[in-house]
Amino acid sequence: MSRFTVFFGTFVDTPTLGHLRIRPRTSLGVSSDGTIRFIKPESKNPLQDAQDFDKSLNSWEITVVDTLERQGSTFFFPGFIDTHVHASQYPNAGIFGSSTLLDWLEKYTFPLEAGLKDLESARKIYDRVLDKTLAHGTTTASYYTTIDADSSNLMAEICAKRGQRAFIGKVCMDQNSPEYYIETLSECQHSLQKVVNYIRNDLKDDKIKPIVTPRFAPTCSSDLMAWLGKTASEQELHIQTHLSENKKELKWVGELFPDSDSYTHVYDAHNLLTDKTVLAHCIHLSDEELELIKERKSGVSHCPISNSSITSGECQVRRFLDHNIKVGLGTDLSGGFDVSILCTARQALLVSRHLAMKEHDTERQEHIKLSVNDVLYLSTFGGAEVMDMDLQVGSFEVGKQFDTQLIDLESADSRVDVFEWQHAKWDKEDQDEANKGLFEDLLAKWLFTGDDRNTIRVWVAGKQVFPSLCS
Ligand SMILES: Nc1nc2[nH]cnc2c(=O)[nH]1
Ligand SMILES: [Zn+2]
Repeated sequence: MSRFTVFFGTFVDTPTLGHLRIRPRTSLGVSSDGTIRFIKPESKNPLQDAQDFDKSLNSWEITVVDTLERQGSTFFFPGFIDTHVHASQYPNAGIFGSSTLLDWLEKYTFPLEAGLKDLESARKIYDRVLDKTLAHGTTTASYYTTIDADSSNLMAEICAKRGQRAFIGKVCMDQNSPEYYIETLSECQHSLQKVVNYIRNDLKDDKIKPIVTPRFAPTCSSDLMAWLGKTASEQELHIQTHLSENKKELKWVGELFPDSDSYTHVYDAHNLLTDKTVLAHCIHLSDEELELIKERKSGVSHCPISNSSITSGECQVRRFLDHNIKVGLGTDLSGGFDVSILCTARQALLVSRHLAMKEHDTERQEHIKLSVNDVLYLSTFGGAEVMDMDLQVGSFEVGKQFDTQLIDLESADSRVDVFEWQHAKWDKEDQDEANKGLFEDLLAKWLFTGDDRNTIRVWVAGKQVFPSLCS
């Protein structure tokens, strides 16, 4: 059992919006608790670097993961963060017909979620979600499960076993829901507490956290939302919900809560907007609502595949970023059809271009467009900020956790074709600037033409989670 691991090769991350940081010929040391202990550029000998860092380490206690030979098109990248994903809806990925939010919920979603009360079905679905998300490089996910506590606890157990960092959101809803899929206020209070207690007192895995999950305002009574806001504050819990996704939904919220100034104000009145709140969609918001979100330091989960599929609209991501509001990406299975955050990032870029095409002023047009670097930021560091975890994950820094994917653009079955002249030639130090340009192009090739076949290994907290090492 090694006490220390050194990763050697090219490290790419996006510590600030719009900028790629590329560090070739670098060694990065990780202790057995998954913490990055040193990052050494221009390394000649990674094993020696580890022993220089900690003189008590013997060579047999150190594992070296050396990717230098394939450095032309191979690199370490921070694990993806999916800030909004309904694990329970995975079987319906791709199945949405021509529905929009409210009829989609009635027709496809509630019946599927209700069925996960059966633990055998839940296990099959949740196991598959972990297979797929880990293989696609997702190292942290903020999950919605169902209203059922036992199967939500099962999901927490599966995430812990498979090693993913996860938020487990037992869904809360006590009104305007079908009679086969609803809880009373007291049932909901009891089942949420059961999940929180299980995760905190029985599972005891720091990487797994409960998250308070009022489904959305229409299905939550004022009493329920008030209790959830109070519980989140007293028990220091994250919160996630949906906000302003669809125009009919918006109108309905106006009718249900006529005394509130806006949809966002409904959540605020129940103390649900905090610096640990994740708001999915946020498509149809006024400037006042943006200001309120900013003031409360809540984050936005942009779910472009879902927004296009169930025709909800286009989230104005640049408007949030200009307001210094935190933005991450969400797959929103199964409003969204793809488990991949890489694919979601690609769609985020395209949706921003659709928004730009509606703009007449060319300078504004350019500003609205998200770049490759922007969407890679949203998929990692942006997501970490939204989950209030940017001190722990999202980029490569000493003191952070090693949550990482190893990308090989020329893996055995890769879709990406890299031609000889497109390789970065990192062995020639005097060509680093030109190589950085080449590498930016490789990152763009990965974003637009890559997929899970390029994600060849994944680690969470320094532990390999894909390919799985457990039988
Ligand atoms: N996309 C999406 N929006 C919702 N609003 C309320 N519930 C849901 C859901 O399951 N998915
Ligand atoms: Zn959703």
